[in-house]
Amino acid sequence: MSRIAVLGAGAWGTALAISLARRGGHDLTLWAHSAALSEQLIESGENVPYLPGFTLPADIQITSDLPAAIFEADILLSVTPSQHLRETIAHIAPLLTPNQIILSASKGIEDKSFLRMTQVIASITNNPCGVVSGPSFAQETAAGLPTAVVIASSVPQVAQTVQREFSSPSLRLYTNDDVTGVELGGALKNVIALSSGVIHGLGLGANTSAALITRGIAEITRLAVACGGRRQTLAGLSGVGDLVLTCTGSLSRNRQVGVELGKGRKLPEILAGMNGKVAEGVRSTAAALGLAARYGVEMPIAEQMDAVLHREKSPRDAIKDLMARPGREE
Ligand SMILES: NC(=O)C1=CN([C@@H]2O[C@H](COP(=O)(O)OP(=O)(O)OC[C@H]3O[C@@H](n4cnc5c(N)ncnc54)[C@H](O)[C@@H]3O)[C@@H](O)[C@H]2O)C=CC1
Ligand SMILES: O=C(CO)COP(=O)(O)O
Repeated sequence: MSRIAVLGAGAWGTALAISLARRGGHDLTLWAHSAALSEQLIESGENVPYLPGFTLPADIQITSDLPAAIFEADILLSVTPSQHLRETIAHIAPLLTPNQIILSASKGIEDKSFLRMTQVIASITNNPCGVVSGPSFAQETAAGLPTAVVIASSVPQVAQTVQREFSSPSLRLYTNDDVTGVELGGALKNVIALSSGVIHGLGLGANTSAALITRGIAEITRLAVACGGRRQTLAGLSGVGDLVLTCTGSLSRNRQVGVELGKGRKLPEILAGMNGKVAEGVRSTAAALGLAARYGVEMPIAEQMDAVLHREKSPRDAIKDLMARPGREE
């Protein structure tokens, strides 16, 4: 039996813990960042603030004690919002033993450094690491609906171990050694999901939506390839797959934020209404543009999205400017 510590009791950490508990065969701990949340989860047997409607299996141990959560764990599955990953890993770094595998299931890019999550982990520890990413709404995974994701690691044994330990009748994992491509696919699709929501909020049509998704995949693939990822990876689950899901699925928080922006609401007001739930694209858009500048990659959709998010550009003007760009070859 392997011991798995899920670090982060938001919607996705909770859904992954439920999925792993349903699979069976593991000793599972779910770490919540605050004692109040941990107590609430234990008392109610449900994650009411972040994943209501799903009973937490009794065999998931819940704690807010981070050192206790990772003690003798074979796999640490980090699912914190991206901007909190560094502090979480730094906290446990002195306690890690060399063979403990650290996985990231977060989808974001660190502010300022523009590092991917596995790069943040590698800047703190030498432990083997990997990334889990792909089209996976927490609610659907928690409900046991068939879901397929990618486990990418530069260490083949890590990817194979995770594939074996996480796979179940409702969760299928594909291995990949393109960590950069998989990780950027997951982080960058959020920028396009925001834009897709804007289009919906503006009441534009299916033509616009299809154009946005297609040009979106072109744009995020350009950046991922410039950063060292493989084009083929972006055509997979953590690219086209996640883009299709979050650009069209109403469960996407990033898309929901975009819809509200498209309707004319202001970002601070929208974020205030999310009660601590994260829409990673709001911060990753600037980081994506930072990376794009570093590698000399053009990202017109991300640029317009950034202007709408942070410079009060009207969504209608953003669309107008995208349509008025000089003609290009596809
Ligand atoms: N919700 C989903 O369907 C999916 C989410 N993800 C990714 O998983 C990551 C986490 O997202 P969700 O689970 O949806 O979060 P969420 O939006 O449901 O909840 C936010 C979480 O952040 C925690 N938090 C707040 N401050 C913190 C701190 N200082 N340190 C650690 N944790 C803190 C809160 O306790 C809460 O658990 C994100 O990167 C997201 O992109 C990936 C796939 C699916
Ligand atoms: O990444 C996700 C599904 O794969 C969840 O998307 P949101 O963070 O936009 O809800």
